Amino acid sequence: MTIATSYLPAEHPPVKFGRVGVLLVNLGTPDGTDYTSMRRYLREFLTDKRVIEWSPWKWYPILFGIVLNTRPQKVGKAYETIWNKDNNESYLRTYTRNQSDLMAARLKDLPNVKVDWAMRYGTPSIGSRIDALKDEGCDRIVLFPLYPQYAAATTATVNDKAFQHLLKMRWQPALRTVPDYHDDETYIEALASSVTKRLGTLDWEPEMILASFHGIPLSYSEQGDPYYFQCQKTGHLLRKKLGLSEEKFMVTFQSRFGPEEWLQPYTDKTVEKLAQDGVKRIAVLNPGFVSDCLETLEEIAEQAAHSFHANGGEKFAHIPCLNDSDDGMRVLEKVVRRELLGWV
Ligand SMILES: C=CC1=C(C)c2cc3[nH]c(cc4nc(cc5[nH]c(cc1n2)c(C)c5CCC(=O)O)C(CCC(=O)O)=C4C)c(C)c3C=C
Ligand SMILES: [Fe+2]
Ligand SMILES: [Fe+2]
Repeated sequence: MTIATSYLPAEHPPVKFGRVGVLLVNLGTPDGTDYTSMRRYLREFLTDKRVIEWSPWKWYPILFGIVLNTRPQKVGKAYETIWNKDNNESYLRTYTRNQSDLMAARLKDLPNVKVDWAMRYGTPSIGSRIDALKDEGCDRIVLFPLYPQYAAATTATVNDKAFQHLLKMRWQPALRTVPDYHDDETYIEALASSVTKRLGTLDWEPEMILASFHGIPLSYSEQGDPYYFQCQKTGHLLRKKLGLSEEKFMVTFQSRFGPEEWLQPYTDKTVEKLAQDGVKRIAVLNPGFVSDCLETLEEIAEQAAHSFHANGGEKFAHIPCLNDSDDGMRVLEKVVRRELLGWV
């Protein structure tokens, strides 16, 4: 909306205002699987103090001396196995862009709302998309970190980054940050239906379903991060919705990084142990991930499946994330419409 108001001098450039932006933000992803792209991405990620809370004096020699010299090759290879070759990008990027397009279509009844997407690490950056929304006349922005459970390492760092950008702006947009939705009924229903749908495609029934969440160091939780309890509550509500007993459903934590103790039980150890204990059929879902990504497609659908089979397990099913499915979009739309209240 471009409005040249009568009280501006005639030579003043037109001022755009009166729109509301919705900015969907996910974690990020490298631009390619090569060493340079991987290193750039990991460097930005692993120098974030919300992610690695160690003092830079202790962490940087390890990061720059060891991690950034070895991990880019190793993780680059893992990304290659799950790269979306059609678009030459990671699936996290494909799904996030699709979610933004589908959200825009779902909000068609609100012509003043503009939907966009960004990544916390890599591109498109949060700052560049806030600027783009502002240029389109959005003087109010709903900032939606795409994490159903709150963690400082994910939600807070998205908010920090957006506010850091606002620090540099003379005419800031109003910013509303979207809270977690770990116990939202539509979210739990969508998860349950994703389980039912996937299991319906199998000719076997799992003896155990694992709800595997990304972990965080135990010390973050002990310092007051609500993440662990929110994951437990999501798991509990999902188990109830599926009508499963405690013997058939577990909450576990994956993607450990570094030497510290992380939230337990660990997904990899649990998968191994279940197989060793004679469990033959399991299914794993990742309720904390809005979109499939390296951590779900490679770490679970490839690595965990391999480890289950190697330890005597017979059937392993990965249940996809909600991604850009109708059920998944219904959840995101519900949250966005709630946060738009009073602004549209
Ligand atoms: C101490 C390190 C890390 C913390 C804490 C952490 C928390 C955390 N991460 C996600 C979601 C994702 N993480 C992803 C990849 C990833 N995570 C870490 C480290 C920590 N994450 C690293 C180093 C990486 C990169 C891959 C690797 O080197 O192993 C991804 C996938 C991105 C993709 O492009 O596919 C997601 C998503 C959550 C939800 C979370 C805390 C709750
Ligand atoms: Fe992570
Ligand atoms: Fe991982």
